[in-house]
Amino acid sequence: MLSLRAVNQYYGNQHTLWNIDLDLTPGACTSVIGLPGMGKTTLINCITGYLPVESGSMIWQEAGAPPRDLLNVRAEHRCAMGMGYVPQDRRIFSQLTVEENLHIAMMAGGAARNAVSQDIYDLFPELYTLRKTRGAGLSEDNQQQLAMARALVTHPRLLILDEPTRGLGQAFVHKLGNLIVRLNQDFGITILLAEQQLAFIRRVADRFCLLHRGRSVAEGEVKQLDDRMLSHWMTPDSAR
Ligand SMILES: Nc1ncnc2c1ncn2[C@@H]1O[C@H](COP(=O)(O)OP(=O)(O)OP(=O)(O)O)[C@@H](O)[C@H]1O
Repeated sequence: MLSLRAVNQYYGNQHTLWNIDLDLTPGACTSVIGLPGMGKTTLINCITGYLPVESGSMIWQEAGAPPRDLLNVRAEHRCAMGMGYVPQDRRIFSQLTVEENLHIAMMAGGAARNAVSQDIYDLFPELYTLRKTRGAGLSEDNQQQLAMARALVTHPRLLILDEPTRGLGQAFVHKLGNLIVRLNQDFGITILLAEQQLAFIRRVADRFCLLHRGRSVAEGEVKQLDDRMLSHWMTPDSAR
């Protein structure tokens, strides 16, 4: 679905991503993992188009359509191509209601200002109850649900989640894990997840790409993530 080759990114003169290769298999859930500050969000922002890439390629490929290099596609058009994005800070409109937040996302994705589909409220029943509540009045858990619902109203084929568990309690993290597995396995949505919580990664993801100081240092199936690799790359004391 998406293949990155030799992607390099700079903040000013700080070289942050170094020759990143990444392949997202259609239908799989792939997790970008790594300690804080290793480049997960930067990589996600390059894929969504919110950060410019210095060099490399990002080829978007879907069955029956010619491949496209995403570097030629503006961020706002990547959504219309089938990419949904849930940023780490959620970015919901705090003064607008749940329903208004969802309408804006639908219109930004090119849809008419129709009612929010019942499918969305079936996935997020609390949001139906809260549909007239402003974003500012939502709990952290419900803000996360709204950010996910907003990404799903445009029917993405690739859903990108940047540390969705951050700041959430364990009960909601469990529920979130169930939802991501359902979106991936029952709805067939390909998922890219930046995450640090290993238990969560093991529960929801099939594949991983491990970043260390902006370099991809290991990749493979999540079941190959063993203690040796984790203590080498995922404990701050051993970070080299
Ligand atoms: N806007 C920015 N300007 C300059 N440097 C930045 C900027 N954003 C991030 N960085 C730096 O880029 C590197 C990678 O940061 P990034 O946020 O991508 O890491 P991360 O793995 O997502 O971390 P976290 O888990 O804390 O979100 C870090 O050294 C960070 O300080």
